[in-house]
Amino acid sequence: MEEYEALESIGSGSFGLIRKVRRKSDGKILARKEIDYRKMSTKEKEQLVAEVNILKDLKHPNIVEFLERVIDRENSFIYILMEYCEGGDLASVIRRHREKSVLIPEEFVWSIMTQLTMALHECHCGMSRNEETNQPMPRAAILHRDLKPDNVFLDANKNVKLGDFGLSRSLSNPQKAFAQTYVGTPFYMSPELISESIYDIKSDIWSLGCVVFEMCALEPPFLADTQAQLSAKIKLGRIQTLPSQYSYELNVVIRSMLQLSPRKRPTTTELLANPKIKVCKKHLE
Ligand SMILES: CN(C)CCCNS(=O)(=O)c1cccc(Nc2nc(OCC3CCCCC3)c3[nH]cnc3n2)c1
Repeated sequence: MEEYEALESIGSGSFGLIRKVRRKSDGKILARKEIDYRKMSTKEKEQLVAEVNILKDLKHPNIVEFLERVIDRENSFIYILMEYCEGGDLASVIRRHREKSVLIPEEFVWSIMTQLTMALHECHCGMSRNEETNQPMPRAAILHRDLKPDNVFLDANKNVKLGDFGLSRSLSNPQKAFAQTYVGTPFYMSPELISESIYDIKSDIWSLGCVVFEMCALEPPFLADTQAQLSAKIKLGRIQTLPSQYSYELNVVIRSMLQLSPRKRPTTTELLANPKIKVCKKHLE
């Protein structure tokens, strides 16, 4: 562990504290998730191993880069080294605009939506390499399951980075047959999750719709004081109209992602085909 100099803590996420560190070899600033695995149950340790294995496979410009995992047996700590996103999280961007009563420009909303859709496309439809032949091959979809403004970060060049796969799941898991116990943030809970059915890739699309809606309205599409009221509102699926400065096209794409029926929501492929979403083809491979 002597390779990194510990700096200030950024906050505490799933499994542990996240701290800024400076790599001594080249002075590069990184984010380090510090997990005390003494307190972890066997199941949690398995989940952590699964998270690290998912992160290792996901290499994409819009997904927080996983650099390495270090085990400090002396202090029973696991350190996960990731790229540091100095632009902070999208939740702070939305909060700043709400406090100043300034709407987020439509171009910025499309840019964030495009980059998050590409990150989800990599999760849902990405390829991995066959060990023997090194040929690209389809892998099981990876569900983020906790897409929310607090898990979306910006780097120094306003590039969006989807982070904290602490709750993500690969559909290759045996328990995919059973509805996984929901552990995400209630505001972004999809209708099918409330009715205890299977969480699938369309549930990530619902959460993406919630995030894009919140960037425009500066508050989540469904708000309530109790979980019961929130669940009732989500199941009704009625959402406020967005501020009039936002275009018809943006309203249409947000409403398509917030369709109550998962089947009616677009896939990432369909979203990326939207003419308003300018995707450079190279990211589509
Ligand atoms: C608790 N909140 C008020 C947020 C306080 C902290 N502000 S903030 O908006 O996240 C913020 C401010 C400046 C830089 C960064 N950069 C950053 N943050 C990560 O995780 C943050 C962590 C995620 C789980 C919940 C707690 C916070 C990263 N993970 C991998 N690379 C990361 N880069 C984040």
